[in-house]
Amino acid sequence: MKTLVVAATFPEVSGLCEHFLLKEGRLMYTPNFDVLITGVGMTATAFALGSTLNSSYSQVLNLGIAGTYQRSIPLGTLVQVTQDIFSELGAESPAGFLTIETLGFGKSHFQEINPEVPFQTDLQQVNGITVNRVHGTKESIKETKDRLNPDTESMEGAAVFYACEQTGIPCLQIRSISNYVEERNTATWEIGKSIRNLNAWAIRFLTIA
Ligand SMILES: O=C(O)c1cccc(C(=O)CC[C@H]2O[C@@H](n3cnc4c(=O)[nH]cnc43)[C@H](O)[C@@H]2O)c1
Repeated sequence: MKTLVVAATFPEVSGLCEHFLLKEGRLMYTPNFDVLITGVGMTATAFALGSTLNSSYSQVLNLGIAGTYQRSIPLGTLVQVTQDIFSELGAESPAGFLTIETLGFGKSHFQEINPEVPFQTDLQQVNGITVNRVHGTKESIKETKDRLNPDTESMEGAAVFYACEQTGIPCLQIRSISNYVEERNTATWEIGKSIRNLNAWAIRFLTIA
């Protein structure tokens, strides 16, 4: 069975697509894996996976760049996000943030599911959050650190884990750290390096898998 590679944008997986001679599209096919470009964010990801994910896939590999809250992680480092949270899902109250669990309407915490990794990975395992709004002010970053103490932040990860939990399909999320979560300054982001490192890892994974 095939692996479904899921990325928000084509540039994030352009290196692997070039390596495997895939012409840019929304869904690209090979004999061993397909590549799905969802668009940025949870809604686009949920729609794309809802339309594409089925039991013909043996696992989902979510690839992308991400921000980190941990200054000890150098930009360009690859991490394995093993837990991911819809961090904004809930309600504000004068007493603080109320999670969707507290409200009794569902869950916000999701995990990777039994991924098949075809080689020994020494990637650091981290806890991620998934956001609609990239954090970019001291106040919101402090509130998020105090509440959840996450390692990383993306705009899709928890939505991928959600779809895989719903379908019972194993999944793995590998992110390459492009930036620190800090007051917004995209001049300090290392997008090129993070994407190169991500694609080199993915080519090895998909060649051996
Ligand atoms: O500007 C570019 O060249 C460029 C090339 C490829 C991708 C991008 C993106 O901005 C992709 C958006 C993607 O990045 C994730 N991301 C990265 N850092 C963060 C963050 O600090 N907080 C939340 N999300 C982040 C996210 O998953 C987006 O899908 C630009």
